[in-house]
Amino acid sequence: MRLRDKIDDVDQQLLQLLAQRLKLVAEVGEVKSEHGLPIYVPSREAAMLARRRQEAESLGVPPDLIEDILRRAMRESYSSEKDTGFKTVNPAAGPIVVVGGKGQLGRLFVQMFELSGYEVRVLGSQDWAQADDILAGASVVMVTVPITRTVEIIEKFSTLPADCILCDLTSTKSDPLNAMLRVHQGPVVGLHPMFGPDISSFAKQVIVVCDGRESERYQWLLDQFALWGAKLKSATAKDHDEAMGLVQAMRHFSSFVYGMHLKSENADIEQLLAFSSPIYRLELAMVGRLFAQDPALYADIILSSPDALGMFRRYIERFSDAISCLENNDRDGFIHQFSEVADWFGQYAEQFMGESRQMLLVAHDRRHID
Ligand SMILES: O=C(O)C(=O)C[C@]1(C(=O)O)C=C[C@@H](O)C=C1
Repeated sequence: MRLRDKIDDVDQQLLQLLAQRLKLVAEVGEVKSEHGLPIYVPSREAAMLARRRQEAESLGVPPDLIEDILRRAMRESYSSEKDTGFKTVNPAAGPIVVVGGKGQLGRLFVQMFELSGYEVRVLGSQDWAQADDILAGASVVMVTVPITRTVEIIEKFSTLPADCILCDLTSTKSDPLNAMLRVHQGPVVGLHPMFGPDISSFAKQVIVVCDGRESERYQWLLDQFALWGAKLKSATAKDHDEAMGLVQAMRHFSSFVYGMHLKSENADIEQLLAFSSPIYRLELAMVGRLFAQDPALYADIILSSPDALGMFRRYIERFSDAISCLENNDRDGFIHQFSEVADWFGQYAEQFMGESRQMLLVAHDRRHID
């Protein structure tokens, strides 16, 4: 048999094994949804990966190879186990009303609640005439509407029953949370999913939780998210909003300006890509992906971030300082600044080096060069 035929044969066996794995995982999915077990089990993953790595080593297989394969396989597990549905944490709950449930993120939550056995009703922008019917008996009202309209829409919910949970998914938390506490006397919680609507599963995705009132009465909702695999991170609305200034507003704004700059310089993207190192390609992808999305969403995220303007101005000052360094041909000054920032990053600098190396390897695998 020629060598390539033998390789084909081995790859086909691999495929058979993967098919077997997927089948077993589907069975695990059934068991989990029946018994209400979480989709993501980090302890099992860590133990399994450690054993497979050891076994790989003794077979002369690079341990990273089996880890890559298994992590990729587990990504399939998360989405396959999701499709089998989830246990209903609170079977006594009345309908869940998703306000803005026709938007992308809204649709995702609608799907997840339905997969978890709840009756879900959508209150879209055209449905306000029937709002009373839609809201009748609601156990949860989840507001997921454009950021600029969130408070005004929350204010429409001043007559909810006292045991109904009022929550929102807005990417700023202080204003919506205050509005919810003002209009509703019952349980209130502010939520911010730290992911976009295009995820295939909630496994390992973070949801920030800002307590409003009566946490014991909305706990079941958080338990439901945890079953989906989400990691819940509690924060005050103030801490959340401050962190978001850097995590979101600054990130998006600097990508926006970078994009503007490339455009104004008349950069030739084909050529940039042809000359790009892997990290540059990744950076271009990070910037470019912003412009594949809804401009209004980003305008609103940036504009609604408290103190963003001040931060952007400070950023410009740092740019100017760094430019002065160059103007003065101050090589030592540049190196000094660099070292200070490196000290500030501390051990994270090494960690990020490792993480980005992994990402670049994956990005590189996907590359096709004729
Ligand atoms: O063992 C489980 O609990 C599974 O759901 C299977 C599996 C896997 O694919 O191996 C998937 C997700 C878990 O985080 C751990 C392992």
